Amino acid sequence: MAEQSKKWILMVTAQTPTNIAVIKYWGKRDEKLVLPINESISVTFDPAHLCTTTTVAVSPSFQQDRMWLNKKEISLDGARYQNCLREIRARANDYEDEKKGIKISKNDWQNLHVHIDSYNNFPTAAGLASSASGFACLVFSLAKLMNVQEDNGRLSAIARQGSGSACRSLFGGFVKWVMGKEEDGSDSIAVPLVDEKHWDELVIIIAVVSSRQKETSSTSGMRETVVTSALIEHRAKVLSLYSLH
Ligand SMILES: Nc1ncnc2c1ncn2[C@@H]1O[C@H](COP(=O)(O)OP(=O)(O)OP(=O)(O)O)[C@@H](O)[C@H]1O
Ligand SMILES: C[C@@](O)(CCOP(=O)(O)OP(=O)(O)O)CC(=O)O
Repeated sequence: MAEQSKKWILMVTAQTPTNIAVIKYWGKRDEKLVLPINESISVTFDPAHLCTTTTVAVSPSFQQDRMWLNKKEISLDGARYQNCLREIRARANDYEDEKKGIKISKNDWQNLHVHIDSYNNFPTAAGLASSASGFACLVFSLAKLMNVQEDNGRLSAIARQGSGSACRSLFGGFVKWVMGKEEDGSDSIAVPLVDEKHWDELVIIIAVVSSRQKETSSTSGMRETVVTSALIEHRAKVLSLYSLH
């Protein structure tokens, strides 16, 4: 790759819908790996409505990883973005486009930088699960760009490290996020229950009462609940008594 011209740019665009939980995830047993204290079930929206569109690009001329969210540059320094980038890069494969003269070998991905441009067609950080479609789309588009060969279940375990609810946006229809037992979180993944055709008449009406950013993020809200609520442990226990399927 080193001897190639620095002029090429490789780009992938993906679109991912958000999801709404019918049995909600609330509380983590591991903050770093984003592992939940209860299983959850959600419905994924029609991608024609609430969704994130993300374009990821790579070029030898890029000096650093950069990201724009809704046209404003944001920092990628946060652990959640770094975890997703690291996990996808670790699974990257060789890529070649002879016509364009692009040849990237597996190890090159560690030194190539990406530019990410993401847009939510609905209010961000306002309670409509922008982190779900946002991180699912980020992981999916990076995986396509870097020729990652893993299925959506495995990708969901990476999206989960961006935001828990994001793992469920890798599938359509009704989706379960399995708690998992492994310490490294590798089995805490999303599994499709029934596809989007299962309940054809289902219509979800979303009334946006405010587009303002929430004062309490889900992350800090659930952290506070785990520390202060006398009932949260009971909720998780009761949910664990039922096999959610
Ligand atoms: N398209 C995107 N790509 C990457 N990250 C995003 C994207 N959209 C949102 N995010 C991240 O998710 C954060 C918002 O998550 P947060 O959980 O606070 O709100 P929400 O997901 O919109 O609402 P809720 O979790 O209550 O449904 C943003 O501050 C940003 O860090
Ligand atoms: C109420 C919820 O929507 C909370 C979603 O929380 P997030 O997935 O946004 O939280 P983090 O994992 O900390 O990023 C319930 C749900 O989607 O199951």
